[in-house]
Amino acid sequence: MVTNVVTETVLKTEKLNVFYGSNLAVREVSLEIPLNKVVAFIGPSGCGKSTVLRCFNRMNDLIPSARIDGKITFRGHDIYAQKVDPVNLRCRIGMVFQKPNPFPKSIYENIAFGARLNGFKGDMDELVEISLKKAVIWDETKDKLHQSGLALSGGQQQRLCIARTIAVKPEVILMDEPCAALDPISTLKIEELMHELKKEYTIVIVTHNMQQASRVSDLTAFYNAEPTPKGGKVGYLVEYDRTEIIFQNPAQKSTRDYVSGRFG
Ligand SMILES: Nc1ncnc2c1ncn2[C@@H]1O[C@H](COP(=O)(O)OP(=O)(O)OP(=O)(O)O)[C@@H](O)[C@H]1O
Repeated sequence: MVTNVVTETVLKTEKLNVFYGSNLAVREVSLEIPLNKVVAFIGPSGCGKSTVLRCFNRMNDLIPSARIDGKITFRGHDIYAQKVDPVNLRCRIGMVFQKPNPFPKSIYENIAFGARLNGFKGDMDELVEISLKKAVIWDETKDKLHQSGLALSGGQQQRLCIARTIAVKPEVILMDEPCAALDPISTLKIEELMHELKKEYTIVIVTHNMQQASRVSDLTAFYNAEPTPKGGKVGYLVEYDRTEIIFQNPAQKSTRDYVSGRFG
C-alpha cells in the first residue's frame, strides 16, 4: 500500500472496526506503522482519527461503550490477546494528549513517579535529566526541578509530558493533537523535538494542521467519514502513503480536496 518504505513494521491493524455501543465509528482500517517513522493521521472532524489512535495502546478500554473487532498487532503480537496487560502495553506505547496534563507534582516527580511505579531501580536523578534533555526542556527546568510542573507554560508542560512518556522507555509515542493548545513558537519546538525523537521512537500523530502534517511526518493517512443509513457517520481510511504523495499527488480526489483546503 505504501510505496518505497522498506522498513520494519511496529504496529499493524487488519480490518479494524471500532464501535461505541451499537454505533460503528470507524470501519475496516488496515494499515502498518513502520519503525522510527512519524505517521500523521489527518481528516475532517469525527472521521475516527483519535479513535484509531487510542486503539493502539488500548486507551479505548477506558471508554465502557467502546469495542473493536479486527486485529491490531504490536511487533507481531495481538494487543487484544488475553495475556496482554494494558498497563504494561501503555508503557511500551505511550501517549501525549491535546491538553498538557502534568501531574500536580514537582517537575522531578512528574518524571520519577511513573518510572518508580514501573519498577525503575536505577539512578533516578540521571533518568530525570536524560528524559528532560531528550524532550528538550532540561535547560528551562534544571534550576527548578522541585517546583510544580503546573507552574510551567503550556508549551513547557507539553514537553514535560513528553519527557514523562519517554522516561518509561516506550517504543512508540502516540500524540493526539499535541500542539492544538499551544502557541506557534511552542508548536515549532514540539515539531523540532519530533524530528529528534523519531531517531529512537516511532510516532503516530493526529493533527488538524496540514502544514504540521507535511512538516513532521514521513507517512500520512487520510481518513474521511460517510453517512450511514441510520443517519450517523462512519469513518474510514481513504488513502495512506508517503507524505509528499498525499500532499502533492494523491490517488483519491477527496484527499486532494482535503489537503488543498476545499473541505473539512
Ligand atoms: N467516547 C465516545 N463515546 C461515543 N462516541 C464517541 C466517543 N469518542 C468518539 N466517538 C464518536 O466516534 C466518531 C469518531 O470520533 P473521533 O474523536 O475518533 O474522530 P476524530 O477524527 O479524531 O475527530 P476530531 O478531529 O474532531 O478530534 C465520532 O462520531 C464521535 O462522535
